[in-house]
Amino acid sequence: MLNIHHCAQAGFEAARQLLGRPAPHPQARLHGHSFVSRLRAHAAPGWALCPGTEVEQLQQHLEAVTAALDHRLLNDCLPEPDDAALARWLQQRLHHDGLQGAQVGLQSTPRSGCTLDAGGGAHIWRRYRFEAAHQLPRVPAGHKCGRMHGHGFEALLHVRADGGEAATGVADAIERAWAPLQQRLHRQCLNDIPGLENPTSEVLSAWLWQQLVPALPALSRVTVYETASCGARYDGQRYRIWKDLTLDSARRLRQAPAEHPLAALYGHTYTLRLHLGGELDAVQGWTLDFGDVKRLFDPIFKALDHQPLHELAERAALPDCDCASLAGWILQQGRRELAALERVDLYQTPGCGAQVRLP
Ligand SMILES: Nc1nc2c(c(=O)[nH]1)N=C([C@H](O)[C@H](O)COP(=O)(O)OP(=O)(O)OP(=O)(O)O)CN2
Repeated sequence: MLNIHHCAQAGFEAARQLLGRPAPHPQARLHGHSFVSRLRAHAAPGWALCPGTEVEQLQQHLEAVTAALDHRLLNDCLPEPDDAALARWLQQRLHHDGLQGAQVGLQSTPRSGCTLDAGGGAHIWRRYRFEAAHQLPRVPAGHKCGRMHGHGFEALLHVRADGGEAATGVADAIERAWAPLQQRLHRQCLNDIPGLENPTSEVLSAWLWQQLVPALPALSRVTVYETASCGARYDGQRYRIWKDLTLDSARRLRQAPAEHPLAALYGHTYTLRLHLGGELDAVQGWTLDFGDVKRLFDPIFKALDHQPLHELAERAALPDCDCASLAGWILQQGRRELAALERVDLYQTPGCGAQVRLP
């Protein structure tokens, strides 16, 4: 039995003033953001009016709740509307019978936000970018990553904020902890930094963890984006890598009644994210080469990309071609070639789709 979550996201434009911030902190002034709210939950069978439309209904539910914050002064809704308080405000209102294990996220800028975990704990996050060169010295001869090259790397840091400390205090602690690392990493060659002689994404995520955890003991994970489509995450114990692929495909929901808009033939540019877990290869310093993930997955990719997905669903005897059904199929098929594949996300529009993982 696979573990399925449906996902939705919605944006809202709003102003706020964080009065707990001492002046002249810029957030103490009245300012505004294009916020993004995210909801992930398992929609129990029967929750959606029509099976296969869970994602659309989850999005409608999120948009309806979020609308109360749109084009508003958030201080009229909450005394101190920081990211964690807003996420909790949303979580209370998003509760709905039939939605199980709901998790809420709130992004205030593309570089900052808060995620509430399944237990309700708040994780404050910050995202940083550094431009750096590297080469992977242990790859087989001829591998493109053996050549000196570079990336606009991004590091996403999550820190638990459950110790009674204000979310803004945690955010400040992350900023202080990151500042010296930005100096060490930006416009540098990673191979020259002690501990990064073999700077794979996995090694870099664990190195960052070790550098940060003394100042941030509540660090919960470090995620390194090597490119926009691949990276690695380390949580102090486990590594996980991911590779994103884009599918341009058509669909028609077979279970939707004939008059339902989703019964029509239309299409999406889907984002497919493959997550693989496992130990590091002692020589290469990676779990599995991103390039090998793409190569081994290619036959399944070809069955999905530029295809009518409802026909694939029919051949595969799936209930329908909704994101959850397809992601489950992809996970099962993918594990034949990629034994370490442990989770598949399929988004039909940004942030809206399904995540399916092994139990
Ligand atoms: N598990 C890992 N695999 C690879 C790593 C790594 O750190 N961990 N690094 C590399 C190379 O550095 C390479 O530059 C990045 O990988 P690549 O697959 O080329 O990423 P792209 O997004 O550029 O791939 P597309 O071909 O555009 O899909 C290789 N593997």
